[in-house]
Amino acid sequence: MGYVGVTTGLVFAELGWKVTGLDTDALKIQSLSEGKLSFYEPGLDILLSQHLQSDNIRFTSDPIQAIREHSVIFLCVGTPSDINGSADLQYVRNVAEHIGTNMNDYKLVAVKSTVPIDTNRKVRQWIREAQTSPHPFDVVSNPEFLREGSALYDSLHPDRIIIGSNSKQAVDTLKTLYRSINAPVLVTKPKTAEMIKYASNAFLATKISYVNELSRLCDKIGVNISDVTKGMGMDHRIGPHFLRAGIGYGGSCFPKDSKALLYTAKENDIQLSILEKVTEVNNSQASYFLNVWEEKLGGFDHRTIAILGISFKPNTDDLREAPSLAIMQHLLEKQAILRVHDPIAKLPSYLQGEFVQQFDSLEDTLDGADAIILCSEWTDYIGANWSQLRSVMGDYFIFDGRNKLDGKSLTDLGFYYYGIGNR
Ligand SMILES: NC(=O)C1=CN([C@@H]2O[C@H](COP(=O)(O)OP(=O)(O)OC[C@H]3O[C@@H](n4cnc5c(N)ncnc54)[C@H](O)[C@@H]3O)[C@@H](O)[C@H]2O)C=CC1
Ligand SMILES: O=C(O)[C@H]1O[C@H](OP(=O)(O)OP(=O)(O)OC[C@H]2O[C@@H](n3ccc(=O)[nH]c3=O)[C@H](O)[C@@H]2O)[C@H](O)[C@@H](O)[C@@H]1O
Repeated sequence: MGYVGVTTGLVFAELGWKVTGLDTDALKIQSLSEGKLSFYEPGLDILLSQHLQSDNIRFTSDPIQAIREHSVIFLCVGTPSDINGSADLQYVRNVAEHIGTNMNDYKLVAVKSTVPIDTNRKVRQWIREAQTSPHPFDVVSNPEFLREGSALYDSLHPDRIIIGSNSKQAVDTLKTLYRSINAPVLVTKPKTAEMIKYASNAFLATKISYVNELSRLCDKIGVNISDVTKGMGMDHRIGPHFLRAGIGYGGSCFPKDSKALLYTAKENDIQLSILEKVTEVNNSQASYFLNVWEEKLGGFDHRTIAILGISFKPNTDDLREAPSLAIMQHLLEKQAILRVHDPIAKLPSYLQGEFVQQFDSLEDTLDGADAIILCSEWTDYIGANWSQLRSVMGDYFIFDGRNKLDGKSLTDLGFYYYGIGNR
């Protein structure tokens, strides 16, 4: 019952199926049963309350009940990075073993978690080894492509549904479950489906790092990267999406999945040199522009910096691998004083202290600030009354890490505006 599990459960409830949400975290289960989400995701709270009422969804921390009562099981547990970069499969294995132990009839196990190539076979093996009696089952790879912040929309309107399976019965069952969703279904071998997921995330990360690296050149030569990507994106072979330069991609997936794919490549003695560079560019993008901005400001030392938007992207409270975290750490090392704002996300406790404070209102955050660094482009910032906000600031620098504010209007208001690759 994380981001993927809750969204998947509620979407199937919305499509009319009877769903049980299972999680080992009893507090999460209690809160979901009371209609409260344990994370912020637009639209899910409404569906949760609707389907608790319609009785299409309920929640439990009892794997025996959940597994026995259902013939189809979606596996949505986390696959975080292990210390060596590989995907840690301990949660996947744990659920597989629970399924094996508690199986009472035929089960279709659909793996939605992002898992390394050939995990499907391992899940089958883990279930088989845990079985106490020989019930038949299928394991299917059914990777998830939703984005946080638009999880519900993405799940109801996916570009494609990938089903990796060698079993016609299993494929037909999944097609039936998804029948009300208008999207092409691509049936592949399990390993191919697993690879499609990694290859897709890695490709999106590649697009971002490509423009981010170009943005450094644009910054030097006085060309606006946003104008460049606009022109590039008009070519339908390139497309306009995922070409927005910024302080780098964050989140629970691009960094983790790139590492996992690089690990798989290494295990197979193949070098994915492009993906290595994608990661490298991403890891240095924020610090590259922090250096540029530091020069413009004349140093961060003892300056008051307002950090706007700490989540890894707007419309989520997820801080996993958020670029803002490394930026705040860097600024603190430079002896800056930080005033932080986010509409939803809360500053992690390890960053709280004498020189960092989070405020509820934008006005309080900007009170006395010398500069603003925009890390995540919440609409609250784009639509803010900047003329009024300017009056509470000490100095007037805006460093737009997402190229989303209107630089021209801000300059007209008397701000010194700098974006990414956009002087
Ligand atoms: N977050 C996202 O936007 C997307 C994530 N994915 C993939 O989906 C998977 C899940 O990601 P998130 O939802 O973000 O993870 P998450 O960390 O939010 O949730 C994972 C949940 O699994 C629960 N769990 C752990 N062991 C369990 C067990 N034995 N039985 C039942 N529940 C157990 C945890 O308590 C937690 O609530 C990952 O592999 C991720 O790469 C794929 C597409 C989008
Ligand atoms: O596997 C996953 O977990 C998911 O990872 C991403 O989704 P998500 O990480 O939720 O969010 P994105 O919208 O992809 O943004 C990721 C990061 O890239 C950044 N980004 C995105 C687009 C862009 O043009 N430029 C850019 O810097 C965002 O600010 C954010 O930090 C993918 O978009 C989903 O398809 C996938 O299912």
